[in-house]
Formats: sequence, structure tokens, C-alpha cells
Amino acid sequence: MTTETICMRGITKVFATDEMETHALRGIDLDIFAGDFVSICGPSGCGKSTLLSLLGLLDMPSAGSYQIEGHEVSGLSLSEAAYIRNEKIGFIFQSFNLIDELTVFDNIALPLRYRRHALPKAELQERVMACLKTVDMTHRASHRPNQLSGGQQQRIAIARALVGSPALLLVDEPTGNLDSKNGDAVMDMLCELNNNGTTLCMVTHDPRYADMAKQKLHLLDGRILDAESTPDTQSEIRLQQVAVQ
Ligand SMILES: Nc1ncnc2c1ncn2[C@@H]1O[C@H](COP(=O)(O)OP(=O)(O)OP(=O)(O)O)[C@@H](O)[C@H]1O
Repeated sequence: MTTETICMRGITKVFATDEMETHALRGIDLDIFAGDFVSICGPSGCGKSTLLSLLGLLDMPSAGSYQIEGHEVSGLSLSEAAYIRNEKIGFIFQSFNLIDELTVFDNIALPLRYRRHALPKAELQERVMACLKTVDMTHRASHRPNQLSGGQQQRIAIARALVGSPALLLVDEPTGNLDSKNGDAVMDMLCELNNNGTTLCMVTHDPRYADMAKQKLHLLDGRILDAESTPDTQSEIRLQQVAVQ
């Protein structure tokens, strides 16, 4: 049976100021299944970052339903949203957002240290080192981020996003600050993580990287213009199941 990680229905987002209202999202329906890889692309201002912020519970929709693993999360309080975010969601940003005052190890450990239930020290150590191994950076555990190259910093950011074993990894232009060689290496790493079961949702302007996804969403003016799925995706299977019912 397929597991639905994300289910959005009729999601809208309106930013209102005294002078005007901006309808950033106008009725988004989106399903993301465990193990899926979704890419979101579209022109500047179409609502990509807004959608990613809502998916990551960094902001709340103006209307609509949003469920993570079957639990309604639209309208949560700030502290409840922060709790779910920390437990269920990992983030990778264009600007790696690492803290230069902390070692690589401590940067990766940070999401675990913010959890309500502290992990035993040995388990925390084990999880951080396992993530460093995944991104092939164990030899840099005691370095500071500003002693690393851009590509290495993004690998540390990936490790930090993975350390909490998130149900969903949200990725915003992961290669935007990298040259093409390092960008390709980061994308290879993300694809490998997805092949090993990590659920990914990525905003990108690069069509080559968008094409690597199993489900491709094109946004325009706050709406999903069209969605393409490769034949082997869970979404396609689900659509076929609906069709035969
Ligand atoms: N906090 C805000 N207040 C008012 N309007 C906003 C706010 N955030 C976004 N918007 C507006 O919502 C619309 C969608 O913005 P969003 O940042 O999601 O677009 P985007 O597709 O990510 O663009 P880009 O590719 O340029 O990053 C835009 O018209 C933007 O001006």
C-alpha cells in the first residue's frame, strides 16, 4: 500500500497589506507519497517559495486543507507548527544557512538538540556521524563551515536536513550557489537519497534538475499549470487506481 506523506487540498495564500492583496497561491491540490521526488518550477513570482514555506510549516495557508501523514496541520499554533516541523521536515536552502560559530558536527546536531525529547548523547553522536558518512564528510566533523568549499557546505546542509530522519525533505534551489560540477554532485546525492527512500520536494529553475524528479509541477500565477509524472511513480499508480474504480 502506498503511504501518502503530504495531502494539500484547495490551498490558497493571500498576502494582504493596507494597499493591496496578493494572491500568491490560488487553490493548490498536491499529493506527495513516501519515496516520491517532486520538482516545482515556474516563472519568478508564481508562488514557488510560498508553496515551499507552507509545505514546511514556516507559514500557514489562508484557506484549504493540509495534512502531513494524515494529520491536519493547517491552522496549528506557532509552537505546534515548530514541533511538527522539527520532527517531520528537513530543509535544504540555496544559501546553506550553516552557523560559522559552530563546528560541522554541531551544525548537524542542531535540529536534534531542539527536539522536545533529548536524545542520549551516544545516539546523537551516532546519528550525526551516520549523516556525515552519507554525505562523505566524516573527515570534516570538527571544521567550521567557513573552512569548507561551497559544495562541501551544501553536503553538510544535506546532512543536517537528514539527521532528524524527516518524512519530507524540502529543497529550495540547492545548486543556486554552486558551479555546475558541484551542482551536479549535489543533485546526484539528492537522487541517491531519493533512491534509498527519502521523500523530496525541490524548487528549481534548472530544467535539467527538474527533469530528474518523478513528479514535475509547473506553477503559474499561484496555480499548478500541469503536473507530469514518470510512469513508475506512486502518483501515477494512484491515478491508475482511481481510474479503474
Ligand atoms: N510576505 C509577502 N508579502 C506580500 N507579498 C508576498 C510576500 N511573499 C510573497 N509575496 C508575493 O507572492 C507572490 C509569490 O511569491 P513567491 O516568492 O512565492 O514567488 P516565487 O515563484 O518563489 O518567485 P522567485 O522565483 O522570484 O523566487 C509574488 O507576487 C510575491 O510578490
